[in-house]
Parts: sequence; structure tokens; C-alpha cells
Amino acid sequence: MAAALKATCFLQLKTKYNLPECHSSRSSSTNRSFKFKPVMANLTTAPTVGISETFSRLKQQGKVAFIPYVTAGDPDLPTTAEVLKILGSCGSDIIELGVPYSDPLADGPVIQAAATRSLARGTNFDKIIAMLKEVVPQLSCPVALFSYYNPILKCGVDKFMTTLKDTGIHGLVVPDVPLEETEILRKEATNKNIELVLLTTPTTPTERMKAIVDASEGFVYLVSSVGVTGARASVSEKVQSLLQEINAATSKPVAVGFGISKPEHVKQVVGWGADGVIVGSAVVKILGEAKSPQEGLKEVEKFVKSLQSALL
Ligand SMILES: O=P(O)(O)OC[C@@H](O)[C@@H](O)c1c[nH]c2ccccc12
Repeated sequence: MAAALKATCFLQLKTKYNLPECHSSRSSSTNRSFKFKPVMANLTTAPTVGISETFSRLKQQGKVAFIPYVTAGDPDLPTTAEVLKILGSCGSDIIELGVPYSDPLADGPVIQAAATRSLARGTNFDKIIAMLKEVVPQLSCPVALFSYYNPILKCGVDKFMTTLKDTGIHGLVVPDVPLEETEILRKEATNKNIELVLLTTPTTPTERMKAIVDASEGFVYLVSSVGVTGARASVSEKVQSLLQEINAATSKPVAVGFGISKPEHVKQVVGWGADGVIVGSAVVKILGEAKSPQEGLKEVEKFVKSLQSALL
């Protein structure tokens, strides 16, 4: 029961930290202003293919989605722009891009450190959106933005979703929004054709899991293990039965995340019937430990290709 409570808390904890308004620009000495030439928000710049269509196409091809995650602005936004393009050109099927937050309660030390570095450099939502308006038209795969709930509430749900749509973002993952409070998010997301992905965990009660998968758009995010994000030595065997249970409850695609960091993890999760594999901390760690952004980009490309080889 304690684990279930913890897992429920994991997804339901809301934090009260304040963040600058969605459209305020944080001024700080470490602010590296990111010079983008102003571009008109071209509503037709996004890849025509959204998240659900991506999974449908992959299913027809008998393929599994490779979904990397990176934290925006770590080590800096120009590098994030480059890493998005590299991930896209390396054959990622969907890219999760994290908005750095001051209290990333669901993240382990690697992604927490990335968020801290990014915020210290002055990254904020406006700068991320400015970068994405340049980069998204160059990507061949959809982007799902990853944000904690508080910054969305500060910005205003309608304004936040409108900004995502105008930027050509297809999906949104909000790890700490409780199912009971997804109503407003889902309504605005649907209005703006943004696919709101919900998460289920190993200790989510079956009835609650069914409600989550019913409400989830794009795909269902199966968190492989209770706890926070972070590369693990192995992926819990429990994922196999969880996938069976979820697949019995829905025909929606299910992608597995948490701990996946080696080709053998990818093979295992694919063998258990996942429609997608999500890799975050292992990628973020490479970028965070690289001696230079260029080295980080090179190492990420090598690493991602090694994982993708396990998908073939
Ligand atoms: O880092 P991992 O263990 O590879 O897990 C993916 C994860 O990083 C990404 O999906 C994510 C980043 N922050 C999160 C917070 C909650 C749930 C998921 C996430």
C-alpha cells in the first residue's frame, strides 16, 4: 500500500515553487542572450505527422519508436538546437524536450543537475520557444514538450497550449499532473491539437491505470520502475506483465521509460511488446559530462545509434 501511495504521490505531488511568468524574460548576468532572427510563427512549419500518426506508421512497418529526452538549455540553447537536429537525423521517431524547472521532483540527479545548469544559464520558456521556432521546421519527427505542472499554471493553460501549437509542438507530457486535474489540460490540448501523454506506473491500481490509458493521447507512458528518472543496471521484469495488462486495456501505443540506457535494455523492452522506448538520463549525462558541446554532440550521436541498432 505504501508503494502505491508513494507512486500516487509521485504523480500527484504539486509544488508551490514560483517561476517567472511564461512570457517574462529572466535577466541575469549569466544570461547568454540567444540571438534568433525573428521568424513569423508559421503555423504550417511543424512536421505534418503527429505523435499518434507516427506510432501508426511505425506499427504498419513493424517498428518500435525510439524516443530520446533532453533538457532544453543544457549545456546551452544553441547546443540543444543542434542536438535536436542530430537526434532527428539519427532516426529518432519522437523527441521529448524538457523545460528546466526549479523543483523537478520526478527526476533523478542527472536530469536535476541538467535543469539546474540550464536555469543558471538563464534558460526560460520564451527562449526555448524562440529556439524551437527555428529548429522544429528542420525536424522530420514530432517534438513532445516535457513540463512540470506549475510553470503551465503560471503561464495559463490556454496561453501555454497556444504557444505550443504556434511553435509546431505536437505533444505534451506533464509528469506531476494528477489524473483528476487533467480535465482542463486535456480540453485545451484537444482544442489546439496537442497530444497530452499521461503516465502510469508499476504501482498504479488497475482501475486508475485504465482511466489513465483512456485519457492519454498520442501514447501511454509506462514508467518502468517506481522512483525517479535515472539510468539503471537493468529494467524491471515487471514491465512485461505491465505491458500485457495495459495492452489488454487499450489499443493505444505504449512507450516505456525510466532506466533504459543500454542496447540490451532496448531489446528486452521491445521483446516484451513495447511500442516505444524512451531514453533520457543516459543522453543527458553524456551532454553534461562532455568536455565541450561539440564533443557532447558527437558522443550523443554515437550513443543513440548504439541503442537504435538494438531496435533493428
Ligand atoms: O531518464 P530515464 O531514466 O531514461 O527516463 C526517461 C525520462 O528521463 C524522461 O521521460 C523524463 C524526464 N523527466 C521526467 C520526469 C518524470 C517522468 C519522465 C521523465
